[in-house]
Amino acid sequence: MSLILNGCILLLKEHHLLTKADIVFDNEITAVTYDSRQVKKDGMFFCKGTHFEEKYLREAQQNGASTYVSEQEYPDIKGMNALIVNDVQKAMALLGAAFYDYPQNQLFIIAFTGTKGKTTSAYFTQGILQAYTNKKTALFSTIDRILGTQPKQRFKSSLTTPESLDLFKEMRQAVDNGMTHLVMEVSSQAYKRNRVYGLQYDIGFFLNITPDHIGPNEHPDFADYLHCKLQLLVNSNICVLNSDSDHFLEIYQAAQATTPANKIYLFARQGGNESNADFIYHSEESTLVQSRLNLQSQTTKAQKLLLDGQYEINLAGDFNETNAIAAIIGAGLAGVPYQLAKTAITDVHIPGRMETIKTKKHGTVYIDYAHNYGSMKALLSFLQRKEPQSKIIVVVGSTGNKGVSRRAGFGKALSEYADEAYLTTDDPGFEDPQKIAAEIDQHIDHERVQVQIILNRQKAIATAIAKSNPGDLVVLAGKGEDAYQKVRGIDTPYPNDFNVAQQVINELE
Ligand SMILES: CC(=O)N[C@H]1[C@@H](OP(=O)(O)OP(=O)(O)OC[C@H]2O[C@@H](n3ccc(=O)[nH]c3=O)[C@H](O)[C@@H]2O)O[C@H](CO)[C@@H](O)[C@@H]1O[C@H](C)C(=O)N[C@@H](C)C(=O)N[C@H](CCC(=O)O)C(=O)O
Ligand SMILES: Nc1ncnc2c1ncn2[C@@H]1O[C@H](COP(=O)(O)OP(=O)(O)OP(=O)(O)O)[C@@H](O)[C@H]1O
Repeated sequence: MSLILNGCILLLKEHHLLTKADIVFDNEITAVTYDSRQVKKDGMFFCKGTHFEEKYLREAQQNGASTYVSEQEYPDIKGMNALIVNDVQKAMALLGAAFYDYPQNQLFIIAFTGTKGKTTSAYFTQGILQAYTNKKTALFSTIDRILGTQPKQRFKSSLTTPESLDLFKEMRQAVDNGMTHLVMEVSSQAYKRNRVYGLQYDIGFFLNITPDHIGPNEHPDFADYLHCKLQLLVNSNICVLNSDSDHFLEIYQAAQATTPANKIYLFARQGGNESNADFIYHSEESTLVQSRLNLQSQTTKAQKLLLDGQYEINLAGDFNETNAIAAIIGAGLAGVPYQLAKTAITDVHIPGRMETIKTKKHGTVYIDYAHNYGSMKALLSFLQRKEPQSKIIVVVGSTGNKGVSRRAGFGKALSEYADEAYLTTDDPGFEDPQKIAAEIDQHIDHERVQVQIILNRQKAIATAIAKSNPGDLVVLAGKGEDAYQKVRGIDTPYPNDFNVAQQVINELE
């Protein structure tokens, strides 16, 4: 992989990004990075980030970088080529794609955005496509990256959508590993930070939107959050929209602005926003562990996909039916026939999403990643509808330094649906978990919900399970299968909620 300096200049000029080029020597670029510690000889170094310091550029030069790309000049740095640009994140995405030789052109890419359901839908889709492509489908999800069939080609993710250089590098690796398809999640931050600038998807899904990720380090307001998410549609050849989403008209208009009508597909739940829907689905039977659903096409273009019929998923929750339908439509648009989709989707398991542990002498335990008002409401209202007589006991905490509005949201959802709540710790970052728990508590209606604060998460889980009785539903929310707690900038190992619950139950029973 390499880049020619003149080629970089032309590319940046084409996109109106270059404000100045200071070339001291011409050379071939044989590495690209935004981290001074990773620089290689003849590398290109991108100066970016809120905490960037000039000393990183010096270190990059010492480590062999020949060229830097930056929004500002560093006159004290001599002997390096400087490409000064008006947006370093956009420049990084463009040059990254070029450096890795546009791997996206060799992949059929299905992308998901939405406040909730991205990971679940992406896993369902990848599961079906793995069967269809004979295991040649890569996955970029919040949980992990799958770049090939070997165990070493699968690893944990640190971001939902990685920095552009990492994104294109991983796409290149996936292509080199023989992958033909890619299913990926696209976060709103990915657009805010131009991590996916210039990337076009074969199919783009908009699942839903509710207020989230609004705060000092994320989006200033909901309008900005929605705007960033809508960019996915502008960059998709085919757009698939959940008609039941809040703000549907704005979402539909964004799709229509750049995509012809014959390439926009709408799906809706029966009884939901059915007008103009290409597909309507309904639940035939659902329990606390699985669902049987039915999909029917309504328009000629939908009929052509031949997806109509019954499907079964081994995952509870009406919201997961929606995610499954999205995946089935995505797979159908990629060419997967009905029977294969039907068989493959039943086998998909999604770590930390509605995992269930039955006990003999206590309640049934649910481990789920719900960590904002929308998802907590979706989860708890589903459980309440299914088991209206059962007591709902929830163990939950809220993250520090981000998603501050979630605290009020948890208080609200608990007041609406829970009988007992154990407020605990969840990735406190640099904040005091006691203070976070107290903030959630402020929003709880104590007339309705019994609340206890137990900051040690393992102890909170143990207490909730031990005090529960058969018939109760014990929800361990927010962390899914996360194997760490983010504390003061350090990923502190944590056995994960599932393992903690299993051990508690083994000891109790
Ligand atoms: C807000 C945001 O996008 N932040 C990301 C971004 O940080 P940044 O560009 O501001 O960089 P920084 O941390 O200030 O560091 C400055 C720069 O100095 C460089 N450096 C640093 C030290 C050194 O010795 N040498 C050196 O060169 C670093 O490589 C970096 O390029 O680039 C970093 C990697 O370079 C990311 O780790 C960081 O993600 C933060 C940690 C994060 O958690 N972001 C969340 C909000 C996020 O993006 N979440 C979404 C999901 C949420 C959603 O749905 O929207 C996601 O896609 O994961
Ligand atoms: N379609 C949906 N609508 C509402 N809530 C959902 C939906 N799908 C999943 N959830 C809830 O949200 C939680 C997270 O789901 P998932 O990981 O699939 O979403 P995500 O969009 O990837 O979330 P995040 O951006 O937080 O990583 C689930 O554990 C479940 O409680």
